[in-house]
Amino acid sequence: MAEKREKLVLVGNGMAGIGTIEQILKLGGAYDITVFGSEPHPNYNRIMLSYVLEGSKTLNDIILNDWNWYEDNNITLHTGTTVTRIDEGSKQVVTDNGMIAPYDKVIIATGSNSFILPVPGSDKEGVVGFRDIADCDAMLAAAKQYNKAAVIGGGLLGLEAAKGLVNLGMDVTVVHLMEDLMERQLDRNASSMLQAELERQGVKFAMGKQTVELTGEQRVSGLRFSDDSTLEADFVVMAVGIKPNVTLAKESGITVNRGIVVDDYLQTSMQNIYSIGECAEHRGVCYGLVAPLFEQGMVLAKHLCGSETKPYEGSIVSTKLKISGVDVFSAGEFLDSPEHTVISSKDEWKRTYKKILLKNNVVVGAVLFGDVTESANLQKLVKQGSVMTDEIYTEVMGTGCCGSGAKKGTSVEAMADEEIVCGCNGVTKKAIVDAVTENGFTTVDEIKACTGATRSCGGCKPVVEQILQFVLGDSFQQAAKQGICGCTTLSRDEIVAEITAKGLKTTKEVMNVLEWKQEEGCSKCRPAINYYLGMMNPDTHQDEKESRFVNERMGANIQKDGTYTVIPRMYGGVTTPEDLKKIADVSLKYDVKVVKVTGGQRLDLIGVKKEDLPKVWEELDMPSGYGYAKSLRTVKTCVGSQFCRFGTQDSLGMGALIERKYERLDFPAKFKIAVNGCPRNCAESCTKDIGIVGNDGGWEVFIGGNGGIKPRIADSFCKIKTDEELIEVCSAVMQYYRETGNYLERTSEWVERMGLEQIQMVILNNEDNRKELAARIDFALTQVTDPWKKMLNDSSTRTALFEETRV
Ligand SMILES: Cc1cc2nc3c(=O)[nH]c(=O)nc-3n(C[C@H](O)[C@H](O)[C@H](O)COP(=O)(O)OP(=O)(O)OC[C@H]3O[C@@H](n4cnc5c(N)ncnc54)[C@H](O)[C@@H]3O)c2cc1C
Ligand SMILES: NC(=O)c1ccc[n+]([C@@H]2O[C@H](COP(=O)([O-])OP(=O)(O)OC[C@H]3O[C@@H](n4cnc5c(N)ncnc54)[C@H](O)[C@@H]3O)[C@@H](O)[C@H]2O)c1
Ligand code: SF4
Ligand code: FES
Repeated sequence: MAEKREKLVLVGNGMAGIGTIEQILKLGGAYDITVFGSEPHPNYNRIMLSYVLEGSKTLNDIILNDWNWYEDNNITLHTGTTVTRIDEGSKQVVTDNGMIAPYDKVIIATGSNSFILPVPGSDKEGVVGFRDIADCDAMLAAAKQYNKAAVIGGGLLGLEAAKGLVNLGMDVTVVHLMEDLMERQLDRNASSMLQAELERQGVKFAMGKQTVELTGEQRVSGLRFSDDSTLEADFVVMAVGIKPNVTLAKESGITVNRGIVVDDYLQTSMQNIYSIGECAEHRGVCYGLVAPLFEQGMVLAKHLCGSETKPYEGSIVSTKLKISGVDVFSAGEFLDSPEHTVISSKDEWKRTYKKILLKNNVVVGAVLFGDVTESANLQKLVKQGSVMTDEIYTEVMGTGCCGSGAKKGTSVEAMADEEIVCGCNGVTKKAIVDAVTENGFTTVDEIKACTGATRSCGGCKPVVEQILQFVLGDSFQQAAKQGICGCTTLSRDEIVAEITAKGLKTTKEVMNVLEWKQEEGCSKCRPAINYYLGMMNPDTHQDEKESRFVNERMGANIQKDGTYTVIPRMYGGVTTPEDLKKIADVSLKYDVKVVKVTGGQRLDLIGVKKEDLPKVWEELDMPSGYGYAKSLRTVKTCVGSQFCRFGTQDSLGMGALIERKYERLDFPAKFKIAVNGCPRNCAESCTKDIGIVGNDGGWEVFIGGNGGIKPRIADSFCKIKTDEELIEVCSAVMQYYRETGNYLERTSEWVERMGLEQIQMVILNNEDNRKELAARIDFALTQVTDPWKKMLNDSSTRTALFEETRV
């Protein structure tokens, strides 16, 4: 006879509850499992709601266990159903829609609710918490209709919400009770650096303000503070903390304090009823982060499956703010007192800060701002209560400023098998090692798909990579390498090295000699090799038109009706009445459908017939604006010191100079620059490949910004005093990108891949390197010519491209 399986009921379909069920399934626990969840969704990654709001993830992306997962694992799921009572006597749970389910064991994982300030007006329309998909939807909808948002609470949640709403185009003010942001995780130094950085990114702050009323009629229209000052707002997000959801436990007679009181095996005051996650209170602590919840889940799963387990003794928490371009980390203790020994370094220029706290020479806490490369390492040291040694000091503090040049990474070899590497998903070192050895995995993505490690906040990725490297040993480099396309297994770097070593001159030669699988290559590798050859041999390489994308071959962008666009150069976005007249005359003569002002401050003649292109170019008699090319597109400028009251630098002059200097050169991908006369940044440097801002009597340079599909705020690269130095640094950055960038890789990805510090080290710390890079780009620039002029002077190309194929 089959063994009778016990009935396990999980109340709460969130990360803690389902995380525990996943562990139970892994351990082969013999339970009939029923899950009740109030929300109408399968289990999703609540952490990622910040990314959904910010726009980098969709709701679909954040589902952790889809409907099929429940079915595949024989789990009965009731969504949109709230359990209202657990009857210990009859061993049944009762729901709000009249269902009754028998149990042998129950896990209560009901999480938390947003804490809504009990002030008059907090129930008005337009006031939300930020906790679930429904809240997120409300915020996305509000951003389309309303403009002025107030986020009450300057903790992790409030700041992530505020940045999300700024990204959605709202005017956002964070209203914070205290004088320091994230005062539960950061000291004053880190808080003020954080505030300055977020202000730079467009968030406004009202600090030290206690909200006493939300004003308005039916809908909120503003906030009134205890000092009687007010703030206008037509949308309010409450992010002032969370309240453990203990209603069910209370109704069922289970002992409740702030949370549901549990022992070291997560058992409540009632037999066979357990509680984990944010709703549980263990040794007086209710946690609000996922890592502790997974630690609890591991202990409970083992306990319920009869496996040997240590008791749960509490967790040391660490946090990381999930806002792109704002790196903040905090673990353990963070405020120094006389009993601490403090190790710290602050670099106001690089905007980095690092503080490590020791008690009796044991690492008890750390705060990082700006550079969080050591976060995984410090988290481990704090968690293990490591004793500070010379070796650890060098490792975490490094020889250079804020750790640059330090020996990076944790010693993964020394980690215990059971140590959790991915706190968000409760994945141990052993699970990762097993995944690699048993399945032959070679990439972090494969490990992520199998174990879940790195799938949430991503903070554990460096350690996962180190484990991968440790397990694969010498074969790591080999495994990590991927061919640039299906035609070859060679990476970009190997191809470039072979071109140099073997003196290869043409794409055909590269493909033949390097034994391409397809003789003719493909649309991915042909343009890439043509670019690499041109970049390496600017004076001798014969550009291969047939290897270029169609728009580059035509010198114009094809539109959906088969006509083309023509964008002439306007250096620094400045034009003249004469040029405007030419543009108007040509547009009228050639029946141009629309003349559009582009985002890059120039004029786009849209709807030119293919056969008219050469005549339009000829009659405009202006240089090509390269609107179709992997090349310098525009240099956007603000008015600057020539005219603007605030301007401290001549952005118009500098923008035009830069555009004239670097136009026509091939880059791995399109390249955009902005120059601003002062930090007000009217030309929006933060989304450009290079952003230049007049600052402190000199210039500040930003790199790696992108406003496209995957937006990225540029990183501050350096501050410079003179125009000459600025040109030298820009030259070096551009040439280093040209020489090391993968074809089609934007600088936003390049900076992430190379690491900002590495680029700074090559360009800023080594004057010889910088000058050599600048000399190489100058040489390449001597070889460029205007493509429109070239085509006009080449009658055979002109005939072949624009006349023979006339339709
Ligand atoms: C926007 C946001 C960003 C975050 N970012 C991070 C981060 O970066 N790092 C981090 O560590 N943590 C982060 N957190 C916190 C983290 O998401 C939570 O700690 C975690 O999700 C809590 O899991 P839980 O299962 O205990 O509770 P919950 O996720 O709240 O799940 C509980 C579920 O139970 C349901 N429920 C409640 N009562 C009942 C009932 N009676 N019957 C049936 N169902 C019920 C609820 O509807 C809910 O779906 C973030 C939270 C938010 C909101
Ligand atoms: N990146 C992350 O790890 C992350 C991100 C989002 C949320 N979370 C978690 O979600 C939960 C909720 O986050 P949270 O930021 O709301 O909680 P929190 O308790 O960490 O922060 C709330 C903040 O609101 C402030 N505050 C309190 N009353 C206020 C008032 N009347 N006016 C203005 N400010 C007031 C507090 O000073 C505090 O800084 C936490 O457990 C947090 O850890 C974590
Ligand atoms: S960035 Fe500064 S100098 Fe340029 S227009 Fe704006 S305010 Fe004026
Ligand atoms: S620690 Fe957050 S995804 Fe691994």
